[in-house]
Amino acid sequence: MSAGRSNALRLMMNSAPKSGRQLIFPAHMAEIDARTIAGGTPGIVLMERAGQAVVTVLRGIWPRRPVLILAGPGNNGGDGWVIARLLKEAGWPVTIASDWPAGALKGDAKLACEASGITPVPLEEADFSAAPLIVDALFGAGLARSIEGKLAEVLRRAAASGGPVLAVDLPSGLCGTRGEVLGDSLKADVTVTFGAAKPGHLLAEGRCYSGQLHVADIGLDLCEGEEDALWNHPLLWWDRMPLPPSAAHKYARGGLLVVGGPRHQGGAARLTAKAAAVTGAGAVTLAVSAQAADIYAASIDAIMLRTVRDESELADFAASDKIAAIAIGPGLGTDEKAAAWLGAVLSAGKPLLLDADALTLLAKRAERLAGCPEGSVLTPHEGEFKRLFSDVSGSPLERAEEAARKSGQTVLLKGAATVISAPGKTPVINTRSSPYLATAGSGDVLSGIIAGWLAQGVDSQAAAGAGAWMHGESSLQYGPGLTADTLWQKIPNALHAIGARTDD
Ligand SMILES: NC(=O)C1=CN([C@@H]2O[C@H](COP(=O)(O)OP(=O)(O)OC[C@H]3O[C@@H](n4cnc5c(N)ncnc54)[C@H](OP(=O)(O)O)[C@@H]3O)[C@@H](O)[C@H]2O)[C@H](O)CC1
Ligand SMILES: [K+]
Repeated sequence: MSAGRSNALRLMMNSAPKSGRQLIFPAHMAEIDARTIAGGTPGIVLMERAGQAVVTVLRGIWPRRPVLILAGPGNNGGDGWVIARLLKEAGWPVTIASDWPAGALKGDAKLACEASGITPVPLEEADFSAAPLIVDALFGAGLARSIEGKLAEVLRRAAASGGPVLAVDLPSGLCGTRGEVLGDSLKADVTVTFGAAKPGHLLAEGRCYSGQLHVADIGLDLCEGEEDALWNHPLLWWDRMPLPPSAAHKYARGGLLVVGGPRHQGGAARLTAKAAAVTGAGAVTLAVSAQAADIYAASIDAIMLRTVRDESELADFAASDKIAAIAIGPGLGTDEKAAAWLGAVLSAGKPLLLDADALTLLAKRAERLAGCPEGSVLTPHEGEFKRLFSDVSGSPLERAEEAARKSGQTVLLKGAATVISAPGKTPVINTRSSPYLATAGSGDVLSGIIAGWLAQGVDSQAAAGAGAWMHGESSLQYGPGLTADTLWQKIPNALHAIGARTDD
């Protein structure tokens, strides 16, 4: 690709709005809703647009069939009444089950209910026997407590019916802030939400309960930059990735030092080194002790090997001009020698990728965390996180933010949804991944991708965001049969997928 074309592609991607990746907490969305209404758009107009958006998605997926709408006492129920009216007008067979008829409703929901001309059946009498298409409009952003008793029972009957489920805004019972199920919920095949997705759609059980997520634009007054979190995508960091200049020598493309460990753990650091090289770090060197060198040398191909006698030799090499960033942790070990080697690279002042055993060692000596060079990335899984930040609690989003604040570094908390938080920056949630990534060594590859970007001078937040996305994209491209040994082979596909190409 020519420089001109790649720059044009880059400009095009940069100018694309990041707003599609905004994540807004439900309570914040209620403020945006109120602001939009105060700005001159009546609430009933928003509700009408919300109902219309759901019907458009619904009719795009399912042909005409019996629909059973479960409608709640608030505006989520109001959306349900609009949907019922629109489907009825289109000639669909619609039943609405609700314990809140017009007399029990207020405001826009009452107007929507009255306009439908439909009389509801009580929830207890909802007939699921024909496995109708279920529209879940019981509770959305206003969920205030656990779903219990009769309400939980109706959700259980709905789930048992086998009918497909479309959730309006959020599956009822799913917390839009934290993604946890409060009491009970109903797994949706499709969720249509309004204005922006909510963190709860992605976190914890949210991804599984929300199914295929559609974000409908209903004209809410949502500003760029007011998001509570961002949904990971190349649009968030693509403009911070370097394109290699045509005449660059290998060290100009990023010298990375990967620190190895004992003989029996050699695979992990090799996977990290290989993934970093494929990601584009021009010169990747594995530093190991003489006792382990033959094991590492056996299969590192394009990776350079350097034997170091002790921590002081390692510190000298780490501080040399050839090294732009350092990855340490995979296969490092947790003994005294590993601790000394960690100390040596901490003193080099280069951005660090800290994973696995390095995190375990840091947890034992918390004061060392404060000594991490600025621009480093920590990639704990839940267990490592608990050891390292034992006093930090809350949702994954809250915990990653607090850990980033305490450590002053970018923290990537691995989980069902991975959260990336950099101090003072909006946190990013990554859901690009495949279940096949749950395999030994997969985290070492992630470390390599992130370290590969750090070595190329990419800032820690972008490196972590790109790492999580590319790791997931590689796994999706790989599909079944994935092993960490060969996952690196799909990293070029992930690079192509984000549009990163050379100038040539
Ligand atoms: N800006 C937008 O995104 C728009 C959203 N719309 C829709 O409106 C809902 C939010 O509506 P809201 O009325 O604020 O809240 P809900 O309808 O979700 O629920 C509130 C009522 O539910 C009761 N509640 C809450 N939790 C429970 C529970 N566990 N068990 C029983 N009852 C519960 C609550 O009762 P309280 O006693 O707590 O007051 C309320 O009665 C949003 O999700 C969208 O679907 C607009 O239509 C368009 C703009
Ligand atoms: K709902």
